[in-house]
Amino acid sequence: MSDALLEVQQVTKKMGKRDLLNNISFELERGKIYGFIGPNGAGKTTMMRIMTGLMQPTSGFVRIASYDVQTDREKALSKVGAIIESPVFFDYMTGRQVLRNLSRLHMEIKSSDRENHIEELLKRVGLESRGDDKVKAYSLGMKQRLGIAQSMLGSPELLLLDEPSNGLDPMGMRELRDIILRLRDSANYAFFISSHLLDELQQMCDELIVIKEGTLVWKGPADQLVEEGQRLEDAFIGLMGL
Ligand SMILES: Nc1ncnc2c1ncn2[C@@H]1O[C@H](COP(=O)(O)OP(=O)(O)OP(=O)(O)O)[C@@H](O)[C@H]1O
Repeated sequence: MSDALLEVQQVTKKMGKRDLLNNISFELERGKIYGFIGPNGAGKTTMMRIMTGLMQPTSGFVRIASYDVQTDREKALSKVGAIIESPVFFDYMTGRQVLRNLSRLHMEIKSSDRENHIEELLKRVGLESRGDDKVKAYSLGMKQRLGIAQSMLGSPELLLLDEPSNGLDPMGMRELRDIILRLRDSANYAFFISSHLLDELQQMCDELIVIKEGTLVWKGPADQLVEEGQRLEDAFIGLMGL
């Protein structure tokens, strides 16, 4: 049996006559940051929806910590936090209240541990001094970081982030990147990040998974795809055959 944290095996998704995903397989390990890239419409969001049980594959399977996402959904998903669409918050609440409310959906968090857990999450995303401010006073970068804290409720081991840096200014991007790198190094989290911001991904990814028109075209260590001194953007465009 594989000891991968997440295993995608021969996943195909058909919609009518179209193959949105075609026989995709890859594995994710703990403590690594994976960049998931591909042109618009390549199937990235579809793949992430299947990985989080929001959509069923036509064939193939996804296992998380060896639990099948379709048949052992609850156990499988307890290991994963995800932001697939931008996080939506009630912005009249404080960051702490948002996390407190959402934490009640996590049966595995004991009520006696709840406040400590929330405090720890606020610290991990650098919001400890702003936890009692209303979300409407947050910058976009702070909202994104609150989204990361939300996805870490219940202590998952893998975070799936769809376009987390979109719309952030350079400062916000750097803050988010530093938090992701710190979480990988200090807590052995794995990250699976879909983004078109290739310069940003290049600065944090250990591994890359590239798809095009629903087909896997490359997977492996980032430094095997991108030569020393090369930009990921150029390697990517080369892979696309452009
Ligand atoms: N529910 C659906 N029904 C039919 N086609 C769909 C559905 N969802 C997605 N598609 C199609 O599947 C393809 C892959 O879409 P997907 O959103 O997964 O791509 P993506 O790689 O995330 O794109 P982007 O980078 O633009 O976000 C697209 O051609 C899209 O039009």
